[in-house]
Amino acid sequence: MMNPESTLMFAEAAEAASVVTRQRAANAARLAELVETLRARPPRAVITCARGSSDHAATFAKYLIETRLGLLVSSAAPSVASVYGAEQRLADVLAIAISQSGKSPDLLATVDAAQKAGAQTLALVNVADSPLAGMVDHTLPLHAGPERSVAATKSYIATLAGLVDLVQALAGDDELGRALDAAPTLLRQAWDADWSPLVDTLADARGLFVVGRGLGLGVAQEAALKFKETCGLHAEAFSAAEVKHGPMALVGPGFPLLILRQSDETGEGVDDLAAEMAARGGPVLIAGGEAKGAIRLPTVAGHPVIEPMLQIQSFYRAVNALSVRRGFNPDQPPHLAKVTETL
Ligand SMILES: N[C@@H]1[C@@H](O)[C@H](O)[C@@H](COP(=O)(O)O)O[C@@H]1O
Repeated sequence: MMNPESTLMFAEAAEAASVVTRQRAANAARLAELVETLRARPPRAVITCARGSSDHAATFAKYLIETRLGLLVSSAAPSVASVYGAEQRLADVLAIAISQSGKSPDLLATVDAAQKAGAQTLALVNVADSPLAGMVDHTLPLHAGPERSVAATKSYIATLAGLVDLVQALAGDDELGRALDAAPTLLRQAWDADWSPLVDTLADARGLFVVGRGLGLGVAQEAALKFKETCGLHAEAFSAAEVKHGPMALVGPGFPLLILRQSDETGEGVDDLAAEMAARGGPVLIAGGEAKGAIRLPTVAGHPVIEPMLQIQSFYRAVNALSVRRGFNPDQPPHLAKVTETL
């Protein structure tokens, strides 16, 4: 069996804390300028344009922006522009495109259509000289450095950090700003958290649900994607409420659940779900909470907006190890390339 610490995924995920530090310093002036522009021309709504892990960061953006800035956020389906060629009315809308590579044709088509429809455009993108960066009104570079493992890790965390930075600056929320200041230190601690119970529990699993709520839903989606990409393990993400509307019929002995809980208003309901699911007899892994009968994964406490980022950092290390344990190479998922171009 290969050494899990020898993978690119491991090395890249381990860099997340320094990426966040680098990004904040490098983007400070740009961010101040962007905030000034957006204050002068405040958007009435936001659309997000993204695929894969970046789309899961967009889910986080939705909850963050809706709860902190009171703006409606909608996920743009690229086919509306790239396949249907439909025209929309997007005056006074801010379109936020999120991408590691900045070159998937459908993403570019969506941003182009949004621009023509009157939207202001902002890209959170890692490749600074990408076509996406070249076409938008504003760019917040992710500064994650080259990411070569097919599975995105540090670029995902960099995106969450960039979104928090944007929102704290727009909202003038100093508490959130301080929470982000603390993130690199906490990310290092999160990287050292022992999530081996996850690896042991899921070594032979056939499928699972990953559950989060609110600000934690985006990382639940991201975790589910990583199980599929790197571990050959089917996983679906649900909100702790949504899972009750049908999907939980599958939960029972032999059907594990991973629950990612942050310490905010959603916590109590997530705890209740965890206890109810554990009572069904299937293994329930919980991060950020405790429930009778559930297996607790150690977490680093932080501001609830930062906790999802910390949990996904602990998760990345564990899922890399799980991939190897299940006989995969996490850097080379079957049938996948680093940059997926769809229309
Ligand atoms: N967030 C949503 C995705 O969940 C959805 O899969 C996609 C469909 O896009 P398309 O219609 O281009 O396939 O739209 C958005 O990105």
